[in-house]
Amino acid sequence: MSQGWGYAPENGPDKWAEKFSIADGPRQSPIDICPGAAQYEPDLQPLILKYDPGTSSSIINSGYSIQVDFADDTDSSTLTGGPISGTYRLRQFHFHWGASDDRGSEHTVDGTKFPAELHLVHWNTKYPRFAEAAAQPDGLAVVGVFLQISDANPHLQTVLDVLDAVKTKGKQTTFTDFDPSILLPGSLDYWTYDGSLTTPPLLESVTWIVLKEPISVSSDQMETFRGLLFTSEGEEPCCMVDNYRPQQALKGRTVRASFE
Ligand SMILES: Clc1ccc(Cc2nnn[n-]2)cc1
Ligand SMILES: [Zn+2]
Repeated sequence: MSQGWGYAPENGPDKWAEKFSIADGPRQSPIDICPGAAQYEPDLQPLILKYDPGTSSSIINSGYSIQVDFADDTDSSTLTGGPISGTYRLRQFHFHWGASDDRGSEHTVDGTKFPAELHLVHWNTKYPRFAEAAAQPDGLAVVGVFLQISDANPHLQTVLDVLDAVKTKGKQTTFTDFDPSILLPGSLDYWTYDGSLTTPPLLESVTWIVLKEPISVSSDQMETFRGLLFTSEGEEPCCMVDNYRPQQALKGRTVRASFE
């Protein structure tokens, strides 16, 4: 992997272990979630997600995904409850998706792939900043939401409507007054397990919270995601698709369920 990591054959997930040896670690993500093997735990608390639209700041093409960043200098947008203790602040959300509707999610359910997956990234405020938290085993909590093909999602459309302005790597634009709660499904039932970031540096610092209920997305809306580019302006264009890591070994981990 001479150049930086990515999702192409020469620098994609099968090559990441060359520079990031933790890629073969004991708590890597994503995984295949098998509901039949998940441990229902009645003591698991409901998720409490309190998001202030005033904290959304910008949307950027990171060269790996489309990412909406939030001001995280106060406890305005937080995750509490669920499997975590303490308060985690919302840092950003982003998506992973496929070149076609038959793939794209990072987690799978009994082997079923969804066309896309939303990740809401939060960090534990027992640490001073995101960077420090990301290096701790209890530092991050990512809420994962599956997208499934159905009617067009008007809430998602708000994000899709600005993608023309961030088509190429490094482009960003203001994205304020957005409440990510509108991207959540009606039920907050979840599976949870100890895992990692799914891109380099693949840090094993994530408490994963994957919602059971998907949200809707239309095939046309999926095409809008696929109009983004991995590449910068002026470079040979490469469509931003298949920006997902394949499932990783469970290595003895237990997946817990907040529902029966
Ligand atoms: Cl800050 C950051 C770094 C990597 C990723 C990629 C990722 N890890 N887990 N889900 N997505 C997300 C946020
Ligand atoms: Zn992600």
